[in-house]
Amino acid sequence: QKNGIHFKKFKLPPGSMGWPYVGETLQLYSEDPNIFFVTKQKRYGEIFKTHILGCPCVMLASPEAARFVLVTHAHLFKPTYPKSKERLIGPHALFFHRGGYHARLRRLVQNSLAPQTIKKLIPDIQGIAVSTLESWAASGQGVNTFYEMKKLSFDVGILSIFGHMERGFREMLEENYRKVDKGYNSFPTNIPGTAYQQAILARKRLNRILGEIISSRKEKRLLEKDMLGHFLSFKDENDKKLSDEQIADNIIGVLFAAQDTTASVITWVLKFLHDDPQLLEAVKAEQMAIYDTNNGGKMPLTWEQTRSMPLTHRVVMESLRMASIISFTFREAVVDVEYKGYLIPKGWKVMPLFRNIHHNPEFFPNPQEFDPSRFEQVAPKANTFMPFGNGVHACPGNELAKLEALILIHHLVTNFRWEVVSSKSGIQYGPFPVPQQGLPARFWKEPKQSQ
Ligand code: HEM
Repeated sequence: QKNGIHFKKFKLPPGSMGWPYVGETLQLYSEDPNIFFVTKQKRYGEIFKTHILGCPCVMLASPEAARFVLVTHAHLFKPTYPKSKERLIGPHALFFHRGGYHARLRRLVQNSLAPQTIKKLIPDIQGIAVSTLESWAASGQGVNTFYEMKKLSFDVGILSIFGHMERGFREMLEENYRKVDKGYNSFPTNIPGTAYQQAILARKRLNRILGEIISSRKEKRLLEKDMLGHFLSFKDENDKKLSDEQIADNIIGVLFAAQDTTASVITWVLKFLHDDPQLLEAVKAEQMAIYDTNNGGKMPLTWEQTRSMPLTHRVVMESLRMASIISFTFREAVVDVEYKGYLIPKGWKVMPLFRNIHHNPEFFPNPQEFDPSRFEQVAPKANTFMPFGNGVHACPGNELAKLEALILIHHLVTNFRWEVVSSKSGIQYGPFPVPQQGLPARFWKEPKQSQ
C-alpha cells in the first residue's frame, strides 16, 4: 500500500511480453521500429506492456501519458541508460541524474544556451557554416551529408562550450571524441581492441585533455561567459565547486546530446527541400530578401533576422516532426505507479513514444506528408509536439539547434545548389533516423548574375 492506494487492485496494461528472456526485442529490431509501435498501439491503445532488451517495459503513445511521466509525475520516474553507455559519456553528466544535482547543472547548461548567450555566437556559427559549405563545393565530389553535418554540429558544440579554442586542443578533442562516438553504438565488451574498448581508452584521454584545458583556463583567471566559464564559476549553497570530473562528464554529455541530433535534423531539412523544388524556391525567396538587405550577404545575419524567417522556421519544425529524431525516451518507475487504473510496477521501464504522437493523424492530419504549412496558423495542441522532449529533462539546446539549422539554410540556399546523388530512398537507423547512406549529395556554388 502506498499513499493509501492498494496497488493490488490495479492490473498491468494490456500487451504481450513475447518470448522468455528475449521478450519482443527481436520484433522491435527486425522491423522498422515505428511499425512495431504503431501495430501495438492499434491493437492495445495508448498504453501497453512489452519486454525489450531484457526489461519489462510500458510504452506510452498518447500526449497525456507522456505528460504524466515527463511533467506532472516526473518525480515518480528516473532517467535510465545502459551502464555501458553511461561509462562512455561519464556518470556525472546531467541527463543521468534527478533532484538537486540535476537541477543545478541544468540551470548552468540552460543559462549558457539561452538566447541572450547564443545570439553572440552567430558570427562564429556563420563562419563555420560558410567554410563548411565552401569546402564541399570546392571538393567537387559527393559528400555524405550526415557525416559532414556531424562535423559542423561538433564545431558549434565546441564553440558553445569553450568559445574560441586553440586548434591543437580542438583537434585532440575531435580525434578522441570520434572514437567515443564510434564505440557508443557498438557491442559493449571487455575484449581489448574492440570499438567499445577503444572508445573507453579515448574517453580516458579526453579526461586528461579536458583537465589540461580546465587548468589553463583557471590559470588565466578570466571570467568567460561560455559554458565552461559557467561550470568553473559555479558554487552551490555550501560554497562547493564542481569537480573537474563533473565538469568533464558534462562537457562530453553536451557534445554527445548536440551532435547527431542536430546533424540528422539538418540532413532531413536538406532532403525535404531537395524533394520539393517549389518549397525550395519559396525558402530561397525568403532568404534572398534577407541576403539583399545585408548588402548581398556582405553584412552578417542578425539575431532578429534569424527570428523572422517564418517559412524557413516552419520547414525546420516540420522536419523535426517528420523525422522525430528522438523517437522515444526511457524512464524507470522508482515506485509502483498507477496511471488511469493501470499499474506500472516499480523498476519497470516506461517509454513515451514521441514519434507515434507526432505521426498520429488525430493531431497532425496526413502525418506522412511533409507540409510546413501545418504550423502556419495554429500551434500544435498542447503536448503533441515534443521533438525536444518535455518537462524537467527537456532539451536545453533547442534554441541553439534551431539557430544552427537556420544559419546553415540561409547560406546554403542563397549561395549554393545541391543534388542528391543516391537513388536509394528510405530511412536508416544509426540509431537516429537519417536518410539512407547519410544522404550522399554534391554541392556547388551558384554563380550570381551581375545586376
Ligand atoms: C535538433 C537537435 C536536438 C534534438 C532533436 C534534441 C532532443 C532532445 C530531447 C528529446 C531531449 C530529452 C530527452 C529525454 O527526456 O530523455 C534532449 C535533452 C538534452 N539535450 Fe537535446 N536535442 C537537440 C540538440 C541539442 C543541442 C544542440 C544541445 C546542446 C548544445 C542539446 C543538449 C541536451 C542536453 C544537455 C539534454 C539533457 C537535459 C536534461 O537531462 O535535463 N541538445 N534533447
